Amino acid sequence: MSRSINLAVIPGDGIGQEVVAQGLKVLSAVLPQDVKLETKEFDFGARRYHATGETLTDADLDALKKHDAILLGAIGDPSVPSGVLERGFLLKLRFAFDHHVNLRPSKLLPGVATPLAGQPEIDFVVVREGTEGPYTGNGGTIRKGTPHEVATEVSVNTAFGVERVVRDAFARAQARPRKKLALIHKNNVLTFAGHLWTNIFNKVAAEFPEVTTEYMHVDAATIYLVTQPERFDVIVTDNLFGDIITDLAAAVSGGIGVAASGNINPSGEFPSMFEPVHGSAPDIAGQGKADPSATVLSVALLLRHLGYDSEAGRIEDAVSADLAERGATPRTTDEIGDALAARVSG
Ligand SMILES: NC(=O)c1ccc[n+]([C@@H]2O[C@H](COP(=O)([O-])OP(=O)(O)OC[C@H]3O[C@@H](n4cnc5c(N)ncnc54)[C@H](O)[C@@H]3O)[C@@H](O)[C@H]2O)c1
Ligand SMILES: CC(C)[C@H](C(=O)O)[C@@H](O)C(=O)O
Ligand SMILES: [Mg+2]
Repeated sequence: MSRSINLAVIPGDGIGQEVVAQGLKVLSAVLPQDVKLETKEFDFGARRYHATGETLTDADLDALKKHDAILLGAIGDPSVPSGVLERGFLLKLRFAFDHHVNLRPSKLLPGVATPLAGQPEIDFVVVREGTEGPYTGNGGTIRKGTPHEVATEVSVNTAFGVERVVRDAFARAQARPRKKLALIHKNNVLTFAGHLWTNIFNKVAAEFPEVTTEYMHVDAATIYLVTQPERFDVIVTDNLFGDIITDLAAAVSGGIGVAASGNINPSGEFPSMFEPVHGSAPDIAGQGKADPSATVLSVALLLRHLGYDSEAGRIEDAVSADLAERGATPRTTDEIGDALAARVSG
């Protein structure tokens, strides 16, 4: 039976262009010959915005919808006001395609440098809610530009939205050997949203008696992510806390250059989108300094999502071996991509 992957590719801005090229290189190298890979590139990001003033139109969404999955590099550029592409493209797309499970695994691979003492066993996954919280754009400004300006940014938490992501996290915890799940929030201060999350978490916990649960305030969680990262197995949290703790999680488990993510639409109604956790890194763009490993690992998540488990495993093994053998001599983005492609095809 011949198989095919119809992939939408969005290199985006800055290092997004550089790392996506490596992701595609490794994807082509790992796929067996009977899998037909079709890619369509989209020019979203700063280029499109400057040329047309558009970030993401309804016609774009229709075009993206026709694909099995989306691979994104990163968007965001100093030439575009902050928020225009982040809201107008990235969040619009995550919301339109109902990417409510934002999956961000963290694993400290053997031989990989960490700023933490020793080589702690870090292997956890953050299930970040992806469509609600303070990200919905529910707010506004009055008396703008005056000394009495007031700005609000309301966090939206629906029982429906919280329960579906909490259930997803419990199911993931149940399927992992340690079967542990931590809810991270701030229910001592954000009592309305926090109690909604806690009550739903406790209700669903009753259906998963094998899963050991704990609750942690987000400020304390930043301590434990540094001092005891091995205590975590699965974490579920809201959109903003998840954004912040996954950059921290990346920093302690090999760096932002190796942190992968998937924006999942579990029902499959819309294509899921896979992207590195990092951004467009304007400070190093165009210099061949970006580590493409995060994008390559995001390709592995993409393949696993589409049912290509053994190919995903080969990519993960290749990245792991490459990182373990990484010497002191820096390599370019392209060189790392070539080395990974050689490993998965060898
Ligand atoms: N998913 C996305 O598209 C996404 C994610 C985060 C930030 N952004 C956007 O990217 C722009 C820059 O944001 P930022 O500077 O806050 O975050 P960033 O993640 O782009 O960069 C933070 C730091 O990490 C380094 N870094 C990032 N990726 C790296 C890689 N692959 N290899 C080596 N070093 C790497 C950068 O050089 C920088 O020092 C902003 O416009 C922001 O909104 C986009
Ligand atoms: C660019 C921004 C909208 C985005 C987020 O906050 O989700 C980014 O930081 C991420 O982590 O993917
Ligand atoms: Mg982020």
